[in-house]
Amino acid sequence: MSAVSQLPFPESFNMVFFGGAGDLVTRKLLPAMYQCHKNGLLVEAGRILCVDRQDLSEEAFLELAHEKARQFIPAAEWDAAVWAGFRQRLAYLRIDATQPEQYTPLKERLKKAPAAVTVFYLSTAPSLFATICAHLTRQGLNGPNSRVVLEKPLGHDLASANAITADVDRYFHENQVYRIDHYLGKESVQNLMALRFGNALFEPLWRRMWIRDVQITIAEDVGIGSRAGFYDKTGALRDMVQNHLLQLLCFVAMEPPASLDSNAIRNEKLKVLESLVPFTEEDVHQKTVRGQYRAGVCGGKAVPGYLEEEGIAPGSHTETFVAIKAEIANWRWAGVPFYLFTGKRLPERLAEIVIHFHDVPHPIFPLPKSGACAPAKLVIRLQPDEFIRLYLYAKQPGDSMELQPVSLDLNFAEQFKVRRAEGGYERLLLDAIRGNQALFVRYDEQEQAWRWVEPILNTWANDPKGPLPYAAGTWGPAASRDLLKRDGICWHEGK
Ligand SMILES: NC(=O)C1=CN([C@@H]2O[C@H](COP(=O)(O)OP(=O)(O)OC[C@H]3O[C@@H](n4cnc5c(N)ncnc54)[C@H](OP(=O)(O)O)[C@@H]3O)[C@@H](O)[C@H]2O)C=CC1
Ligand SMILES: O=C1O[C@H](COP(=O)(O)O)[C@@H](O)[C@H](O)[C@H]1O
Repeated sequence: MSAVSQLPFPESFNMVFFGGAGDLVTRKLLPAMYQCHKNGLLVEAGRILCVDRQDLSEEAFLELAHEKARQFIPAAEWDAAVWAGFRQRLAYLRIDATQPEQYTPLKERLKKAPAAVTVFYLSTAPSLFATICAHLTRQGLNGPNSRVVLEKPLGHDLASANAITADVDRYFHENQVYRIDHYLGKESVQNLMALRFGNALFEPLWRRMWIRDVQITIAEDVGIGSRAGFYDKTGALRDMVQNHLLQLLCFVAMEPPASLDSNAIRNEKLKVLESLVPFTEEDVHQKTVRGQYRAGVCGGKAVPGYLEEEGIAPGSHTETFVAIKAEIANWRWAGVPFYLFTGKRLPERLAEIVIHFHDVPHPIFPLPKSGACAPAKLVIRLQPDEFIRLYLYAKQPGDSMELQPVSLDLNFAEQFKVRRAEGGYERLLLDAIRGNQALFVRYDEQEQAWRWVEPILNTWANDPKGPLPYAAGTWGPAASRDLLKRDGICWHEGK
């Protein structure tokens, strides 16, 4: 079952990647388009034009794209003959996006190959969004069959996010604007919708009476890679919480939408964001923990601390780890803590949502000593593997009545023997071409998410103490576990 309605695929499309010779396009987006091509999901009349200011001939660009594709497409998925076919769709155009006259060749190129739909994917710094949209408009390229995809970061705070919205809105209608959050393209996120709204079983349990707490974790073992300049100005709260973690929270907490229509889904997510309890300065001190990694061992390798990474400002207070206790003030969720965790240089790459159910009101069986952690839980694993696992108690075989936790497993790779798209971009690129906005973020969701994180940003900015240190390869500062311990709760798996 698909989580969103399938709109028909247009008979032809042009996908124009601005920043087309950059890291994101060559490492993720072109490989994702290759997978769509390989799996027969693109119409024949579908062209991909990469636009960038880098001085590359078409041949040199195609060589770069090929080299990156070999590097980033898993070997089992690589097929030289398929690439040769895919290559026919690709073209390169050198444009400095700030120069209005340089859009004329773009217009001509698009005129030569008219398509039912043209998607302009802005994989550039957001400071270029308004300029690009303005120049596209001047060339008459913002018509009703054009769409614009905006890459993150969509702002640095509420004011800058609103400024981007207002700028883009001058040239493109909201129904042409696709704000990407690649987590929404991940199969497991859509499966969460299927689980909740395709089965009657969970709905009566999905509320404060039965759910004790929710823990949402996005852990990364990698550091900041080559993105020091970006990351040091951004930090984990802006990079991961304002978007990915809050979006996952919305999918867990939202009310059933009336249909799979884009706005029906986004209306419900917005209500969740609006119901998040705002943080006072005192709350920030009590309910958030920020950390920064120090040198340590990650994946068996000694790695430097954040402050030793190339390009990081001396003494930087940028956080690489965040833990937050959030609460939703509505009838379904009042009093249920939602713990959000994310960090870089943690022991493993892991993204999952864990729903803990309450203990039975009156235990009659001798339970194993599980401390404060109720083992009745539903685990929705997003990556690296994908599954939904329900942990319950069962009687241990033998002549006692001792109970042990057991699990009911839904392993998607085993259940569905078809290829599962990795990463999230494939689905979102196809949806942008189809015109399905359900898995893209609407301006008001984004605004509300910024409104909620802003007091945290401001309080941290004014706090001279800075983030707590944690050794790379560990699960972040111990204080993050104390956030839960105070509520008599353990982090899932006792990490
Ligand atoms: N890389 C990633 O994993 C992710 C990136 N993003 C976001 O996506 C966007 C792109 O990121 P990324 O690909 O890493 O960045 P890159 O710097 O690798 O790519 C951007 C490309 O745009 C080009 N460019 C810059 N200015 C202009 C201009 N005026 N006209 C035409 N081309 C221009 C750059 O050229 P030059 O090199 O000459 O500057 C570069 O080739 C950023 O906003 C980033 O935050 C979001 C999620 C993940
Ligand atoms: O948006 C971002 O996401 C990645 C993590 O994405 P994943 O799909 O690999 O889990 C993160 O590394 C990056 O810092 C952030 O900008």
